Amino acid sequence: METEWTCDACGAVEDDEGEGEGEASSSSSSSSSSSSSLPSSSSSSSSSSSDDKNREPNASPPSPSPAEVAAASKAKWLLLSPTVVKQKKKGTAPKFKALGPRATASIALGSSRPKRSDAMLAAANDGDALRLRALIDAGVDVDASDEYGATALFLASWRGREDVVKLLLASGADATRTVKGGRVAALDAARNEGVAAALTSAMKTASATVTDRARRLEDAQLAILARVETLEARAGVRRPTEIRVRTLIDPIAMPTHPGAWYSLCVDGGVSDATLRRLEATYADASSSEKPLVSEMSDADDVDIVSEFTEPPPASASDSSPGTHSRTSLDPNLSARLRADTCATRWYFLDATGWARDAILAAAIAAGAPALGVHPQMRLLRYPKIGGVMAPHVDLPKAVDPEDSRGVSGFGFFSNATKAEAAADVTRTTHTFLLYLRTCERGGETALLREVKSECGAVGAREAAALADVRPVRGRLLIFPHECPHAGRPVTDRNKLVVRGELWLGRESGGGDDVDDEADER
Ligand SMILES: O=C(O)CCC(=O)C(=O)O
Ligand SMILES: [Fe+2]
Repeated sequence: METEWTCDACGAVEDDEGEGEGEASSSSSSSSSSSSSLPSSSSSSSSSSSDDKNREPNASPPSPSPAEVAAASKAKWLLLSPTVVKQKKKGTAPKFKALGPRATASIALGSSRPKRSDAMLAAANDGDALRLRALIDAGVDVDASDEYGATALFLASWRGREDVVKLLLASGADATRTVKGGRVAALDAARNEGVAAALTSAMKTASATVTDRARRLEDAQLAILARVETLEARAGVRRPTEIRVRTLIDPIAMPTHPGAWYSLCVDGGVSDATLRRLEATYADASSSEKPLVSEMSDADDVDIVSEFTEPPPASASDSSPGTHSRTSLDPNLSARLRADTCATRWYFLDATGWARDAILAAAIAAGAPALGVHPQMRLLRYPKIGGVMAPHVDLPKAVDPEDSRGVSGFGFFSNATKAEAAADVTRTTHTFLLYLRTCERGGETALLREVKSECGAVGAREAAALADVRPVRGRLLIFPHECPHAGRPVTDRNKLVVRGELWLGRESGGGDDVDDEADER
C-alpha cells in the first residue's frame, strides 16, 4: 500500500516566498526540480524533456528507476553542508522574522547532511511515509546509516513499516546492507510478513546475497540454542543450582547510594550458546571494522567529577521502596568523562533480540524486576596492559516504544510488557556488563562510593570501591547508571565485555516474575 504524496508537503518544500538561510536555501532550491523523480508520484510531471514531445498527449512520463531516484536524491543531499550548521551568532540576524515555507521546510527536514540523515532515519523508524517522501524529494542519501549501521530500510523493516519499506525500495535503498554486529540485513529483521514479502521480491533483483549460507545456518543454530536456554531460564528450569547472585551494594546499609537499587553480580545466568554467539559477533566485528578508540588522558577532573558525586538530593517523587533518589547529570560532563578511556569499542545492534532475550532472562532469574534490554550494545576490549576506564557514571538511553512491547518482539516476555506499560518507562535505568573472557587478575569493574578525591587514571587505579567485580566469562554485572564506577587497570588482554543498558520496573509493578529461589546465594 503506497502512501500518496500530497500537495501540502510538496508545496511546503517547493513553493517559497521567503528567504532561505544559507544552506537552508541550497537544500530546498535543489528540491524544486525533483518531483518527477519521486517514486509513484501522483503529480503529473512538469518536465519538458525532448522525450515528452514524442509521447502521446495523455501518456504519463516513464517512472524513474529506483536507482535514478536514489541518485537524484543523493545529488541534492550532497549540496548540503557536510557538518551540522551552527546557528548564527546572536545580534547578526533580525530579531523577529517570519520564515518562508522553504526555510521552514528546510529546518523541518534538516539543513545539513547529518541532520537530513537523522530526519530520514527517524521518519523510517516511526513509519512516517509522508515525511520520508518529502525528505527523499528534498535530498537524502537513502542508504545513510546510524552509528550502529542501521539504514532507513533496515529500521523500517525492523519496526514493521510496510509502506516505508516499499517507498524506500522504490527509491533505490540497498536491501543488502547489514547492521554492525551479527550482519543482520533488513530481511533478517523483518517484523511482519508484508515487509518480508516486499524485501524478498526486491532481493530477487539484487545482485548480492545478504549473508552466506553457512554463516546464516550457524547463526540460526546458535539462535535456537540461545532461545531454548533463555526459555529454560525463564521457566526456572536451571535457576536454583546454576545461577549465583550477589548484591553488591546493600540497600539497607546504604539506602541513598545511587548504586543501592539493584547492583548485582550474576554468575551462570547466561548460556554458553549465547556467550559463543557473542564471541563470534566480536570476532566478526573486529575482523571487518575498525574499532572506535579513545585514549585515557591523565587529566584529573576532580572538580568536574565532584559535581555529580555529591550526595544526591532527596526527591519526594522518587521515594518508592527499594529506590533511591537520583542525581541529575550534565550529559556533556558525563560524555567527556566516558571519553577518558583506554577501551576500544565496536557497536552491535541486536535487532533480532537473541542477546537481549538472554540478558533479560538472566536479570529476571537473578531477581531484578527487569523489563527490557536496549538493542544497541557495545563490545569493549582493553588492548593495552594497564588500560583503564576512569571513574564516571553512565547515561540513560531513550527506550523506543516498539521495544517496550516485549524485548525481541517474539512474544517471550509478554508479562514484562504489561508490567512495563504500568511502569511507564521511557529511559533505561541500569547498565549491564557481560564479561566474555576471564581475567586472572586486574581489569575489575569497581563500583565506587564516590569519585571526588581520585579520578582520571589515578582514580581508576586507586579509588576505594564498594565492590570490585572481576571479569569472569559469563558473569553479568548490573548496576544503576548513576552509580559511580571505573575499570581497574588490566594486567592481560583478556578483558572483553558486552556493554549495554536495560530498564527495571519498580518493585510493585515489575517483579511478578521473580520467585524466591532466585535470592538464594
Ligand atoms: O570496562 C569496565 O569495567 C567498565 C566499562 C564502563 O563503565 C562503561 O563502558 O561505561
Ligand atoms: Fe560506565
